Amino acid sequence: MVEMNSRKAAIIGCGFVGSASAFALMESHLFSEIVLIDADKNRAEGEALDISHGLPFSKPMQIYAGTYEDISDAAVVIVTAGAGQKPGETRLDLVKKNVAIFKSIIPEIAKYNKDGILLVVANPVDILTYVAKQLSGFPSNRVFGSGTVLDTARLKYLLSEHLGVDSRSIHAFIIGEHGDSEIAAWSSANVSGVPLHKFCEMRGHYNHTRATREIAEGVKNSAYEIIEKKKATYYGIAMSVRRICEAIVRDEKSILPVSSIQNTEEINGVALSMPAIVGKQGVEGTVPIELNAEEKAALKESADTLKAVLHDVLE
Ligand SMILES: NC(=O)C1=CN([C@@H]2O[C@H](COP(=O)(O)OP(=O)(O)OC[C@H]3O[C@@H](n4cnc5c(N)ncnc54)[C@H](O)[C@@H]3O)[C@@H](O)[C@H]2O)C=CC1
Ligand SMILES: CC(=O)C(=O)O
Repeated sequence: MVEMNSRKAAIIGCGFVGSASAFALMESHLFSEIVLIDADKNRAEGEALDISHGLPFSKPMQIYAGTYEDISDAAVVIVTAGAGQKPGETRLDLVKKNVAIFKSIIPEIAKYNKDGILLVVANPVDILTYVAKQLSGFPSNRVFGSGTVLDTARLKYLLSEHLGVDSRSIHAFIIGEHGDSEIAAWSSANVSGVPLHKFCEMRGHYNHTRATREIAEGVKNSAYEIIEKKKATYYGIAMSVRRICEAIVRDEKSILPVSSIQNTEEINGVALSMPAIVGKQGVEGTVPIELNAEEKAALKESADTLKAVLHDVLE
């Protein structure tokens, strides 16, 4: 039996997202070893060298291009390999290409790594999380996706700009699909315990319906806007990957909206994001936040959208 090294991560796919995540993780000092794997071996080698040259300004660690054999003791395996959206494409448009890529990658990971956590980042992340769970045979707690951690960060950023308050004091979640059917869970949103609508009034904003609608649309359209302007998104997701890894490595039991397979009476047989407790065992529990009737119906619709795609993929 291979003993897991809690200070070791592997990143499969070293394009924009994989390399930005590797850089963010190097800066985080969470890991003492990171293995990079890409179908384009030169790309992995180039990224490993480039990031290594920053180590004299950081802390010692090993970051190198490797093979699947090298990941056997990695506590966290981060999968970013796959095509990204082109301008105008949705995340769900990527499903066929990226499921095919996962069919070649996930069995290789499971062959060499038996006890690590599989963190899925490639899109459509909810579908690929479900597929990765099926292909790996890993227990559900150890296969999850970055989900709406990034969308939730975008929500907090936009709210912080609107309200002139530190984004870290805002408690609010985007739930459901990481994509067009995602939901802003406004009914539970608050700023340090003050309900959001009250805090808005304290800051002189009275048109709550219009403001929340515009902010939720802004979050949903962030990726489209960035991809239109610079072809890909990678810094925001790299920081999200770093935050999720921090919760795992430090066994923080942090509540993060990662994408995991749902198993409730209303929603099951699909992976999507709900606030979950994340620690060294991966997803250690879900947090059933209060939702109003409209949010519940939208969540069910989001699950049904994902289920329809899964049905096509798995048939
Ligand atoms: N979950 C999220 O919030 C986000 C997800 N993404 C997704 O991340 C994925 C990667 O995006 P980018 O890095 O911008 O794309 P990219 O095209 O820059 O990089 C993809 C990398 O995957 C590699 N690759 C392809 N097939 C492979 C295989 N079989 N084995 C190993 N490596 C393989 C390619 O050689 C390439 O280096 C996309 O699906 C994108 O939609 C991007 C941003 C945010
Ligand atoms: C590309 C993507 O999924 C995002 O930036 O949200």
